[in-house]
Amino acid sequence: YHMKVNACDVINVLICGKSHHHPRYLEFRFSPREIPYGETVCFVVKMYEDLNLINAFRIKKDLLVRFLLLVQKAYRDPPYHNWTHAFSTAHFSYLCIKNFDLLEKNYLTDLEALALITSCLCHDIDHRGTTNSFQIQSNSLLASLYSSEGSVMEHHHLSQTLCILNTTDCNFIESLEQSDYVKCLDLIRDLILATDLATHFDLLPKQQEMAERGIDLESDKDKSLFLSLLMTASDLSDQTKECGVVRSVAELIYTEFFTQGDMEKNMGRKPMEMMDREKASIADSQVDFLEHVCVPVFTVLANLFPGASVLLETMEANTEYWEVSKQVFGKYALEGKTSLEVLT
Ligand SMILES: COc1ccc(Cl)c(-c2nnc3c(C)nc4ccc(C(=O)NCC(C)C)cc4n23)c1
Ligand SMILES: [Mg+2]
Ligand SMILES: [Zn+2]
Repeated sequence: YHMKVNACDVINVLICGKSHHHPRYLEFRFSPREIPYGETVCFVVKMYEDLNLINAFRIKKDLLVRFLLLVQKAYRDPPYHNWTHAFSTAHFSYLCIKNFDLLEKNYLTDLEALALITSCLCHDIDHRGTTNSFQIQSNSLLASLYSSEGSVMEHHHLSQTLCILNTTDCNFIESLEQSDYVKCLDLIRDLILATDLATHFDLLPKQQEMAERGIDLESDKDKSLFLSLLMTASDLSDQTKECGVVRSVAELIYTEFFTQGDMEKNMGRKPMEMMDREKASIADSQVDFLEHVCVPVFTVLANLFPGASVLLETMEANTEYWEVSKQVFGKYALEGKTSLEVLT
């Protein structure tokens, strides 16, 4: 039942000449959010090509393009959890592979890189801009389908991904050896399910322990912990960009959060403080999120790859940005502005 993709769309992407060898495109400080929506699928194809995945797995480009266009269409348009977020998530994984030489240094196999990029692109498909607990509290269809498994939204993102792969002329991994094909689907499943923050909190201590003793590339467990770390780091990668990006992303996230808070109030429920537009303090909760969620992830990454320490420095600067803006919010709050108004 997925929307059809017409031949013209596919050809437009195949002929798009945009050279992605834009030097800034390979820098951690470059924000993929700058790339126009209409050019993103073309950039994704260039990423698969640049990582030699097309050759390594004899991928038919027209199948890949049809798959990518359907994935792009399968995203709704909430303020934050849309295709642009998926594209920027995949771009960060691509930056890690390129800047940390993950393929040349055998941290990742070709198959793992293929599954990682594809999982980033698909990890939030059909997101409605509401949380797992909202699905359960509102007795949504997705909760009835998946609440017994936990990670309600992530199971839905995975099932939508598999549906698209099973759509005519979209199964771009059909050319993989049978064992690679099965392994690729297993990896996509594990990686999309790993993007549930609750799962991440379970894995983090094991990832910290792994980074301290050094990753064992022969250990499947270590490789799985490493791939999950890359997924979460990529999912949070907006926080590694300069404060202008961080501020505009916060505006998108809190627009989503406050909409959910309004819906919860209309359902007679009390929203979390960070989702209540009357009570939330964006600066405080962003300092909290950076310190307790983002910094620990990128600290593990920097333990594994010294080149990632610049990302931590940017996060410290962004924490400082929110600390300073507390004074500003404080002043406006006295004038009765809500925290979102101050951001805009
Ligand atoms: C990696 O998976 C996810 C899933 C969903 C979201 Cl929205 C995010 C995410 N991506 N960027 C942000 C920013 C800038 N601020 C956030 C503030 C709070 C929370 C949140 O979920 N707090 C609940 C607490 C139990 C951790 C998430 C935030 N977030 C990441
Ligand atoms: Mg998600
Ligand atoms: Zn996400």
